[in-house]
Amino acid sequence: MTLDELRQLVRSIPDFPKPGILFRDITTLIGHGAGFSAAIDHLAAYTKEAGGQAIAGIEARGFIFGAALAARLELPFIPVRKPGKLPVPVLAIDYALEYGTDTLEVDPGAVEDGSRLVLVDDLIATGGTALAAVELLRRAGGNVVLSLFAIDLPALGGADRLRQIGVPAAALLKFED
Ligand SMILES: O=P(O)(O)OC[C@H]1O[C@H](OP(=O)(O)OP(=O)(O)O)[C@H](O)[C@@H]1O
Ligand SMILES: Nc1ncnc2[nH]cnc12
Repeated sequence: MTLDELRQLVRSIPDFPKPGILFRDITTLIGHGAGFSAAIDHLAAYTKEAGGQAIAGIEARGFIFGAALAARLELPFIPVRKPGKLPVPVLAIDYALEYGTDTLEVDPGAVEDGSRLVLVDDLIATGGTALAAVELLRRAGGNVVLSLFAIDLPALGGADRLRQIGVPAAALLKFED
């Protein structure tokens, strides 16, 4: 499956969850077995090239791609969670979204010191979520060597912000508007 065919599997919904947001919905991509598998193949190639030793996925949509990628490569999966979900003392960080604010948490015991981590999410927009996750994983002792996304919205500048803090960013699909 080509990247152009993968692009056709993303559904675009205007004014969700708020007026003015063009929501890029992956439901239709992951609902296509061959498309989902091809997306994971591409992410796996990037991960191998970067020498990733563990995959960190951001709740909730980042779990879909991150967990599938980790299983495909037989690597550990580290859940970066929304607040109040983990049953142990956590590291936590607040961050701003394209539409609102939220908090991310991680179990520091899930991150091996100095481990080469690949951060995965479905989509990067402003980068608020991904930057917060990088900071959290760094505080937990991880070395984030790459960030991977199914979708990048480059106009919102998130991937550039990641590169500015020393984390390379790659995405399978870019939506320019
Ligand atoms: O680059 P940003 O501007 O931070 O936006 C991108 C984030 O927004 C979405 O998550 P959302 O918080 O909607 O949560 P969900 O995965 O639980 O749907 C998306 O899955 C990314 O995590
Ligand atoms: N435009 C968008 N579409 C889907 N998920 C998003 N998360 C942040 N912005 C988004």
